[in-house]
Amino acid sequence: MTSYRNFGVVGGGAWGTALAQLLAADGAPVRLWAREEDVVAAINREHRNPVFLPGAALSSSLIATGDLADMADLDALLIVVPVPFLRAVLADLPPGDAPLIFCSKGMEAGSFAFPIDMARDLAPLRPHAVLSGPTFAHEVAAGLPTAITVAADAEIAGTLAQALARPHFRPYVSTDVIGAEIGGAVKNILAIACGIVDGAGLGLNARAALISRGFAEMTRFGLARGAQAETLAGLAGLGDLVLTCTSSNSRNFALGQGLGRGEAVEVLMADRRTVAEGAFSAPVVAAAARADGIDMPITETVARLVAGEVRVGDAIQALLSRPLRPEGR
Ligand SMILES: NC(=O)C1=CN([C@@H]2O[C@H](COP(=O)(O)OP(=O)(O)OC[C@H]3O[C@@H](n4cnc5c(N)ncnc54)[C@H](O)[C@@H]3O)[C@@H](O)[C@H]2O)C=CC1
Ligand SMILES: O=C(CO)COP(=O)(O)O
Repeated sequence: MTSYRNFGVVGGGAWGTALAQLLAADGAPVRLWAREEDVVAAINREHRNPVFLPGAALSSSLIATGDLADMADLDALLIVVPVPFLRAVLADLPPGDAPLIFCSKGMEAGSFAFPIDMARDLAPLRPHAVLSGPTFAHEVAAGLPTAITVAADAEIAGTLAQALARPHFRPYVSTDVIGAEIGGAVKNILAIACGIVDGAGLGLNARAALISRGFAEMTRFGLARGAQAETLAGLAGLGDLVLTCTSSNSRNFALGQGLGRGEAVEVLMADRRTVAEGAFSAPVVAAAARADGIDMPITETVARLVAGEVRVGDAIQALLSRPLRPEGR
């Protein structure tokens, strides 16, 4: 059985930096590719990432590079690039047979591809895995207790879980790759919806209703695409849904809060260096669900709100006036 010792991390945003720090905290060498020169320089000179993860002190064994060629000859690569930019970065990865572990949460516009689908196209000979769960980057970087799902073929998932586990970081193994991907992508959209409810002052009953009915949407979509119910009810689905629907530390929830307060979507999305993946994924998942004949009214509403097609008050009214129905549908 292979063991993974030398990790590379592709993507120097908050989550890539936190994962790299998790693996480098004990002095193990970790290589991190970041797109921004200022991020590479700050990590190597000051052992900080002031752009995407301010406040976290990074290990000196974490070395940043701006050259993807430096990601060759490592045992495993964590891929932490937002989904809209992922295909282009994957296409530029140096060849190799190290496993790719996908940590991004979203679905690609046009192709309806999840990260693992892109990898099957662009890196078919490498093993693939998904790492997903309720994991705010700043908490992982600070060494706070965290549990996560690692999904892949059983042997790879088990070996990766051993290699990634730390006293405060506990991976749970699954073979349900599609379930882990769907949980992460859909929860981002629902976090925007919950932020809207919070920003509009609609109360905690409404938020709990959205979490439950949103989870019903995630489950319908997931089961239709072959996900397992227990994955969706686990860390990568319900766990992450609860985390990001209840905290303004979530960029998706915070975006929703702005919308709920009546701020214009163009203003909220302008000049961002950080991502709210749900804003990209909402129209994609809504279109995929429509194509599959699956009812996802909350996702559909978020898609229309981020497109600026409907006002918050009208959207909420439309959701509340839908015909009454049995809870199981
Ligand atoms: N921040 C968090 O706590 C967590 C984030 N995630 C997921 O990880 C993924 C990455 O998110 P973060 O690290 O938080 O990002 P971030 O919001 O901190 O930073 C933005 C990232 O996007 C990259 N980027 C921007 N334009 C790009 C382009 N044209 N080409 C390639 N890359 C570009 C930046 O280089 C940077 O790495 C997302 O899918 C997110 O949903 C998953 C778990 C936790
Ligand atoms: O996915 C996350 C935590 O699990 C982070 O959520 P946001 O992208 O909404 O900040």
